[in-house]
Amino acid sequence: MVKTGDTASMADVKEEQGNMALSNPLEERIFVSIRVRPLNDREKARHDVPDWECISGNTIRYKNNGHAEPRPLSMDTYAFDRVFGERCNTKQVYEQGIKEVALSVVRGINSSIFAYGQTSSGKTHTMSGITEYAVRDIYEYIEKHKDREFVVKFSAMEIYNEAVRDLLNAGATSLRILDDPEKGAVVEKLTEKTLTERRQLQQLLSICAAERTTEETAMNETSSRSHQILRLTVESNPCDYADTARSGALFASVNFVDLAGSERASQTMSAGSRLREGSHINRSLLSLGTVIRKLSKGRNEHIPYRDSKLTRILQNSLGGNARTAIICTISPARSQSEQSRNTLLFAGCAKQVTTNARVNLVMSDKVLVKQLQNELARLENELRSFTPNTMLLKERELQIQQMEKEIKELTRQRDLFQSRAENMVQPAGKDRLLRVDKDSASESSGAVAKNLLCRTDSASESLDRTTTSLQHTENSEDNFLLDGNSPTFAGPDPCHGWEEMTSSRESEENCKEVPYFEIKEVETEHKTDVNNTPPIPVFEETGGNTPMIQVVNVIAKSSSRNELRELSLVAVDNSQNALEGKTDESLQNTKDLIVDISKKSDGSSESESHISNAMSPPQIDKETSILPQITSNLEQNESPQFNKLDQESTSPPQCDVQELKTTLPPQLDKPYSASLVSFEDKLPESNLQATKRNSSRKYSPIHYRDASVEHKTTLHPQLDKPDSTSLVCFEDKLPESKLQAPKRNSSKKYIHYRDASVEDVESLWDSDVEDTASVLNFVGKMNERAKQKPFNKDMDDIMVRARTSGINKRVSKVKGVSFHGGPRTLTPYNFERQQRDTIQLWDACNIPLVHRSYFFLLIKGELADSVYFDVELRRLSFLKDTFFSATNIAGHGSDVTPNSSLMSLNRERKMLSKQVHKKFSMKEREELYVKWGIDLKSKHRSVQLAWRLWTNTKDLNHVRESAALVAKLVGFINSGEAPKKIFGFGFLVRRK
Ligand SMILES: Nc1ncnc2c1ncn2[C@@H]1O[C@H](COP(=O)(O)OP(=O)(O)OP(=O)(O)O)[C@@H](O)[C@H]1O
Repeated sequence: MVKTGDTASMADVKEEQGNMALSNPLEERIFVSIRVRPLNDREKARHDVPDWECISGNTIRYKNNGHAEPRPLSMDTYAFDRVFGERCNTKQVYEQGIKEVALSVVRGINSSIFAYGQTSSGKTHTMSGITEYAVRDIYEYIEKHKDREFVVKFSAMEIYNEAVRDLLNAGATSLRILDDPEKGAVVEKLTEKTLTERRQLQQLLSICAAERTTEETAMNETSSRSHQILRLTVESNPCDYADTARSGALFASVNFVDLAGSERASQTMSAGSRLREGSHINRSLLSLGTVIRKLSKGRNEHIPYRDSKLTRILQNSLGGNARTAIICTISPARSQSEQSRNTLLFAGCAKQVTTNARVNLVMSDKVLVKQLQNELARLENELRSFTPNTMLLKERELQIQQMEKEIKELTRQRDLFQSRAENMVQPAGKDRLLRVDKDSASESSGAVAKNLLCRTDSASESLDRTTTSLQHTENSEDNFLLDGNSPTFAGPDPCHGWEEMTSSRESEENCKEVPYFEIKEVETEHKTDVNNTPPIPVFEETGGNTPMIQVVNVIAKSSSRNELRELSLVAVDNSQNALEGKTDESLQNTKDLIVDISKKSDGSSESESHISNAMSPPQIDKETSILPQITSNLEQNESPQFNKLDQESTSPPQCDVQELKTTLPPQLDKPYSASLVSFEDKLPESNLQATKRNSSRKYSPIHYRDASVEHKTTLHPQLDKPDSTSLVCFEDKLPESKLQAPKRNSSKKYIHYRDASVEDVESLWDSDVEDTASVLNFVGKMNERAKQKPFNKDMDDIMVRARTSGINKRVSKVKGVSFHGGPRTLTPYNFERQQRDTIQLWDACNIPLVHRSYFFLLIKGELADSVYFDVELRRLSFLKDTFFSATNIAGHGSDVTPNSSLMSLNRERKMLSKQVHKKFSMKEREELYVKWGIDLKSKHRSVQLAWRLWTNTKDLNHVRESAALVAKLVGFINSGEAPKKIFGFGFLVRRK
């Protein structure tokens, strides 16, 4: 048998039906009770008197009758767990303390009930009853717990003269005691009777009583000469265990020990001279006393269990794994007082002994087999019940397979539809560039700008580098785009063509991209058109005969308020055919404007009514248009004359309106080609330097230097020359009402051209938005002619302020972009706001991050850099208005839509995320992730990083950091060099 020692708490043991916890050992002291028998007949015959009285349920006192000297009370009073007087019967003794200890056996806890006392004190009398009651209760317990299986076995032995006898086998010789590691001392070959019913036990008890070694006393009484141990072993299955895995057999024994008369031990203990004899007579009693005495002291000294058979066999019951109760029986007779006192002393020592009872869970072979059988049955049941689950699993697998097929089919259909949709959007045979063909442009003059897409070589080169660096093997984060955490796009990869385009010169050519125009500073000697068509600014086409877009800057200056203002407009140009329908109207408006202006130049003596007339410009007589004449005159009027007149600027001459009218050439009714005018009056030197510092820059504003409108009067003598560059003369006095100049003196009838404030020109601009470009073209030409004039440094600053404020307001008005009102001067605040506006538009138009970063890094943060943002703002406003307005989203014939540009943008982010792995080491990446607030545990760290770039477009610091990081990722900057080129439109154009 395999025995495992488990522990039990006191509460669990005391619980009648409760589970048997297996936690802590039950540490308790031996239960000691005193039973005083009545005087027997012999004592009565001797007229013995009782000297002991029970003064309470647990206190006994020696009455001291007959003693000459009173003894101290402490010597005569003894307290125990229970004290039973003469009138108490055995049942009471059993019920009050002994029963609980005895019944522990049914819960798997060993127990022992001792009877200790002198001869004839009532040990056998008491133990017989105790055993009977205990057996009765044990069987009653078994009867009550029919759900459990109990096996009760009985064995009996006696120790007489240190020999162990089997009381159930009278013929057996002395039994040996063996040491078992689990059970302790085991009596070898001890007869063990299995009891099937209580009645059997009665018979066995009778046999034991008969077999026990006794002697007849003088009173013809039987005196026990041996120590009798009756052992009842109870084995049960703990079905009430919560933990069935630990189920086994509870195995415990209860010993009913009826000791021999203690007077023999007492004699040996009390009388040294008789020690040797006493020990010879009863060694076990002496050892028992010694063990109890030593145990009562609680010292960790050696306990001589092996000194006697009794202590060896009952080792567990004496301070070990058992609950123990001792009933000390005494005779009240005065003649026995000394023996009784010794008994009480022994009881007092026993009361100090502590035992540690545990629940004994034993896994017998039978129980083990039974348990294995139960486990096997359980597994078989599970196996049987698993069959339907397997079927269900197969069903699920089939469902999953079917769903996967459906997903594949749906994905294929989706891709197919996506492809078809793209084909529908992008007409077959056409290139995939963002452009509108000429026919469509001619149909809608307002959409002329749509035909244009500028792409610079610098952009191409940069994209080449970008694409090359971005084309890496797929990493583990590629699937991020499909995991729902980021924008996803179905269908063909919208950037596929882009990748090809940017990585291949050949494909670049096939793209037929919209060329850009390199705008050189206007040189008048190039402007004469053979067909007398109004000249256009000199454009250097780099991509063929394709549309272009440019910016018109108009600057008005109010000399009186020392204020300059520039207005700007994105103007477009295409082939002459494309603009035919539009140009007529534009030109007409241009003529009207010019005439209107010319009329206002009729001297400051004009009356208020004259102003009213100016509000309704007369119809232009093409035949008498003065514009070509003006420009023609200007063509021949070189800068020396400007310089000359500049010295006379204190008294500006008046413009001869009539002369202008009569010299208006008829060629103005011809298709007007270019609408691009860049009007810059006295750009600051720093600004010009900023513009020129990148010699490779393809796109630059047209500069005119020193073109001052105050010199216009000097042009008059030359206005009669034909075929000159178109020139608009701002007359000396613009009408007050027309210009709607705020806060102006209402008494002033006319506004000298030098007094034209920003608001003035803006108002004028508002009246003819589109066609004013034509007018401004002339103005630009005029100023180009005068650009040789040296700058006045003070005027530079004025111009910068004027340009910036004017641009913002103009863009806001024309393109619907919200720009906050503010100071009209270019301040760091305004410049920052200008940057933010640009960034905001970049975001709104899904401009590629590469472009933004390149552009932003180009800027050094100087106020003079404002010019770049001027251009970019106009361009972005145009883009936003053209491609991102509600009316255009539905489709305008171009394959560049908000959605497609967003796809390109996200594709670019994906590429950037790949670059993170290439450009940075693991340590650098981790530092980068921490800096950008990305969880290092995230699976898609680099993708998240790429998606955070340029997200907070309102925070310039974030933008700068984003730009710097993008630059590193795509290799903008080598060895810390700043980018030297700037992009074009910033659209990634895809070709299929
Ligand atoms: N509490 C009691 N009430 C009545 N009679 C008792 C009581 N205790 C003992 N007797 C009687 O006293 C006598 C002696 O008792 P018992 O044999 O039990 O003593 P003992 O301690 O076992 O002696 P020994 O050690 O010699 O066997 C018996 O006849 C018994 O009936």
